[in-house]
Amino acid sequence: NPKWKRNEITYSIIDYTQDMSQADVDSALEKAIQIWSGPSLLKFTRIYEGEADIKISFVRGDHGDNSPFDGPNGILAHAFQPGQGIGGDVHFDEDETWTKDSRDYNLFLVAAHEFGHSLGLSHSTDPGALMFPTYSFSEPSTYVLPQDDIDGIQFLYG
Ligand SMILES: CC(C)C[C@H](C(=O)NO)C(=O)N[C@@H](CC(N)=O)C(=O)NCc1cccc(N)c1
Ligand SMILES: [Ca+2]
Ligand SMILES: [Zn+2]
Ligand SMILES: [Zn+2]
Repeated sequence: NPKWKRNEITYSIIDYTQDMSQADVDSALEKAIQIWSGPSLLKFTRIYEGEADIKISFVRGDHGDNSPFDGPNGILAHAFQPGQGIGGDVHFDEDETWTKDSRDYNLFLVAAHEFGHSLGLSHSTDPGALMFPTYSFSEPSTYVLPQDDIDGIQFLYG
């Protein structure tokens, strides 16, 4: 799996979903990316100008990267593995309802999963892992990174 060559990684939020307040989107995304810095040497910084490593946007349908979204449900989001340009970027399907609670779909949880891909992780076969292919709700306020994901990120950036 490709990985970032440095431990300081920047991110920027290109646009927002209408489903949540900007403040709630900012905090869900910040919490989701910081969860990966705990067990690794990675340091994440949000930037407001210039070209960030991880560019985050909300888009629907065909949005120009050969991986069109599919309307409500199904594919919720995708992220590109580490690299230049689109590498690391995260796209959320704007046709989903994004929430900060247990209603489908909790932005923090989906973002945490996507950032795993942005850092170079692929899907896990461990049903309890954040990187398991399918979404399941966990209370964000008490969420801790599962061991399988800790092992994965430490293998890449430990
Ligand atoms: C083939 C991929 C483009 C599927 C896509 C995905 O894995 N993105 O990272 C995706 O959105 N998968 C859905 C599958 C589904 N609807 O259950 C998903 O929820 N992935 C995000 C996710 C969020 C939180 C936790 C987990 N385990 C997975
Ligand atoms: Ca969808
Ligand atoms: Zn895309
Ligand atoms: Zn995934």
